[in-house]
Amino acid sequence: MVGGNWKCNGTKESIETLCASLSTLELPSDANVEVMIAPSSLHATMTRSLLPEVYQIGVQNCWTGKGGAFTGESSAEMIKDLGIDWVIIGHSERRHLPILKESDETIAQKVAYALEKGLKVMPCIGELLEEREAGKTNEVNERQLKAIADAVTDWTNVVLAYEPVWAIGTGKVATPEQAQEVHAHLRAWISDNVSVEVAQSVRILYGGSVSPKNCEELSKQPDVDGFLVGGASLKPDFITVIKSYETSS
Ligand SMILES: O=C(CO)COP(=O)(O)O
Repeated sequence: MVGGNWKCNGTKESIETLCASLSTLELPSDANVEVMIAPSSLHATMTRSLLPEVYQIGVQNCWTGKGGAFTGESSAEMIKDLGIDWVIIGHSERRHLPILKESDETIAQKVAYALEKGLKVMPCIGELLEEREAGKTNEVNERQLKAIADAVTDWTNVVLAYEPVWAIGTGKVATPEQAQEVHAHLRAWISDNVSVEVAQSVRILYGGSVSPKNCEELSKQPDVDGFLVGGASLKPDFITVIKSYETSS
């Protein structure tokens, strides 16, 4: 699976232009890849109408529960009602931006509620540079993953994204070996703490400075089941990243 996270970017005009380019995507009938685009919530409906069905649409956040007097928020019910299938939850920018500071607990609440309302959920985890340098990569990712795993009863609609924070928007992509090492560790954790079946079936995407230049090597790693792409998903050659998974298993 390949996701494009447009973050807080886009105008009507830039989205029309980008969607026209993305609409040229042709995948073989046996293509083994799902594609999801997550524009801002404001642009989600417009993006849905501009892209062919091969693209699924997501948003980048949702509220922790039922809607109501929560100024500025969007509930899982609203997202579902608009025909949007996916929601990204717990992106590092929401975990770490000082005015947001979403906790593991908040993220777990969002995951549980969005799944209950029938959305497909892409929770994100990943360590900071200082955590990696302190040898805490596995500890941090396990903690974040545990909070999510405790909130999930059925993994069918969950795709996990591993996004090391030091690789996001920095151009410092994880090496294929670094990505593979963490993905394999996460899968082993899921096998030990959830089930062997879930570990085998759950897709774990890598995110952080993925581009048309580095996607090929990363896609060959056995435990890297796809990408969640930021900056490079705002450009027409995002299609190259999608196609790196066209025939990968
Ligand atoms: O945060 C990301 C996707 O969610 C990754 O962003 P970049 O691809 O711009 O590094």
